This record gives sequence, C-alpha cells and structure tokens, in this order.
Amino acid sequence: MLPDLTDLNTFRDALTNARGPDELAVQGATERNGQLTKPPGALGRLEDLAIWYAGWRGDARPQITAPQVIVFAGNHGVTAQGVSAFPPEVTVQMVMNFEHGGAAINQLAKSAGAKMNVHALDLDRPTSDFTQGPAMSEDELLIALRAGWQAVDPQSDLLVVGEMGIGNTTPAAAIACALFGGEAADWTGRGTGVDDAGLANKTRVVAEGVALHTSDDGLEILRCLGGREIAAMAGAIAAARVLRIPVILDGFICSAAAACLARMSPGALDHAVAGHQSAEGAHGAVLTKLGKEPLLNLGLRLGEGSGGALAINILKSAVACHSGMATFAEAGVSDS
Ligand SMILES: Cc1cc2ncn([C@H]3O[C@H](COP(=O)(O)O)[C@@H](O)[C@H]3O)c2cc1C
Ligand SMILES: O=C(O)c1cccnc1
Repeated sequence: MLPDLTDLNTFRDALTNARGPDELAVQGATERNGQLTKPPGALGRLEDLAIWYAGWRGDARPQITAPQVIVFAGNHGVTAQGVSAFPPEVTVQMVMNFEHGGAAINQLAKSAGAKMNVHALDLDRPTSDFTQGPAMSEDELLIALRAGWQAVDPQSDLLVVGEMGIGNTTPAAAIACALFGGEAADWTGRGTGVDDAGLANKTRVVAEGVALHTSDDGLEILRCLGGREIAAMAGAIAAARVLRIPVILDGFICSAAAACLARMSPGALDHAVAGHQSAEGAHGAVLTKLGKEPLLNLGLRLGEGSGGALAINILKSAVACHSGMATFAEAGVSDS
C-alpha cells in the first residue's frame, strides 16, 4: 500500500495523490449518529470526531483497538548557538529513558492502551546549524522522511507522533515563521525554559535562519530549517494519510512538522486532529493557521507525543459512544 520512498518526488506525489475519506462511511456514520439514544448534538464534538474517524477508517461503526505512538529523536547543530536551557546530551539520555519505560510518554501511551516505538535518528551526527547553511542535505532529508514513513504500522488504527531533540523548539519556530510570515519573535518561545536573555538570543537565531532560507515549498523549508526527528514526524504523518490512519497531533514541534505537509498539499492534514494546545507561546497561532481546534489545553509543554497520547482516550471515548450506543429503535426509547 505504501510506495517505497526512493526520492523526494515520490514523497510529494504520494502525499498529493492520497485519497480522501470514504464518503459512504461518513454518510453511514452520520445516519447512525442521528439514531443514537441522546438528544441531537448532545455529545458535542465527540459526534464530529466519531464521524470523522469513521470516514478515514472506511467503517460507519468503527472501533479503536490498535493505537500507535512513535517517538522520533534527533540532534540539532543549532544548539551551538545556546538556544536551549538543557545540553544536547539529554536527547540520547532521554532515548534510554524511553527505552526503559521511565518517561512521561511511556506512562501516557500505556494509559491510552497504545503501543509505543522509539526511533533515534543519527544522534551522534547533529544536523547543521541553520544559521550557517541548510540543516540537512536532500539525502539526509529523504532518509529522515523515510524513517518516519516506514515506522508507521499499517495495522494500527490511530497514530500519535512525538519527538525528543534538545533545541528543537528553535527549528519549529523557524519553520512556522518561514511558512506563515511575521516576525521571528511572534513564533519564538521559551521551550525548556530559557530566560529573557536566552529568548532574545533564540529569537535572533530564528530570524537569521529564516532570512537565510526563504522558500515557498514546505519540503524545502523542512530541509533547511527542520531536523531529522521533525522530518520523520512529517514522514509518518504523510504515511498515515496514504494508509488512511487517523492522526492526533501533539504540540508545537509536531505541528510545525505537520504544517510543512499542509503547505505541500492543502488536504494533507485532513486525517489529523490537534490533540492539545501546548503552553509554548506560538502553538495556538500555528493551530489557527492549520484550522485545527485543539481537544485539550492543559498547559503541557513537554512534547514526546504527550498531548497527542492524552487525547487518544477522548477519541476512543467518542468512537465507543458512536459504535456502542443503542439506537432509539433498539432501546425502545421514544425519539420525539
Ligand atoms: C529532560 C527533558 C525531557 C524532555 N522531553 C521532551 N522535551 C522537549 O524539550 C525539547 C525542546 O525544548 P528546547 O528547544 O528548549 O530544547 C525537546 O527535546 C522536546 O521534546 C524534553 C526536554 C528535557 C530537558
Ligand atoms: O509544544 C511542545 O511540543 C513543546 C514545548 C516545549 C518544549 N518541548 C515541546
């Protein structure tokens, strides 16, 4: 079902030509929703979510039994500019923590009944500092996209992608600024918690990167300003689009990866909902640009897929109501 990613054009074509949701399933789910034992619309957004999910799965009465959480890790040359409150060694240390089950995302994936996979991408070879040149070559971008593309289990029925990469709120801010315009300061936040001087320096770094790499193309922006784990998230979200696996987006970094796809192809994120709005300042603005209303707003600013994983239970609940509830006729309840 998934073509081999032999080159970047294969990726572009696969994304652009991916089919949309199954309209018959949407119709069937909409009809079923109208017959369930509740006042019309009483389950609010849960109803829309269930119908949306049904369409992408091609099943008017679907179930969620196999969610997958994938965490991608990468290192960033731009950390040499002092953009994070933490040192880059933390990336590999956190990967070990994920592998031993000790991180927040391990607990959240487990609570959501999701399997979790971790992919560390060339951690001992950080991307290039984007204030000096493109973060990645075309080959490096392709390899990272492919890592994400191949990491998606075609048997899964819901996908959350998360990231670990010290410094990666800087490339995410640069991507957002390059895609959406405005000033670097509009898109730059504190990440792991840089102080005021750190924020000013980070804003300068984002401005320099965006000034050096101007493009209208989402993939070129991803290559020049992104990072391996960001590209891998984009690759996985795109693969899920082709496989019709619904996606729950996580925070600022995940949304920046997704936004590159939306720039490449307008319907690229139709299979995705925003799991949450993170506390990273510009995340809300990115979601507005993407036309995505977050499901949760809990002040998280972690990444790792944490907000996406939390929202799995909301989507599961929506689908459980939709597919498990009795209709008025079945329950013998008067419908007016
Ligand atoms: C211990 C630790 C665990 C994390 N888990 C996710 N992040 C998050 O923080 C990083 C981005 O923030 P900045 O751009 O400021 O470096 C990413 O690794 C992101 O996943 C973490 C950061 C730390 C320190
Ligand atoms: O929004 C996020 O995903 C985020 C914010 C701060 C640090 N790491 C991740």
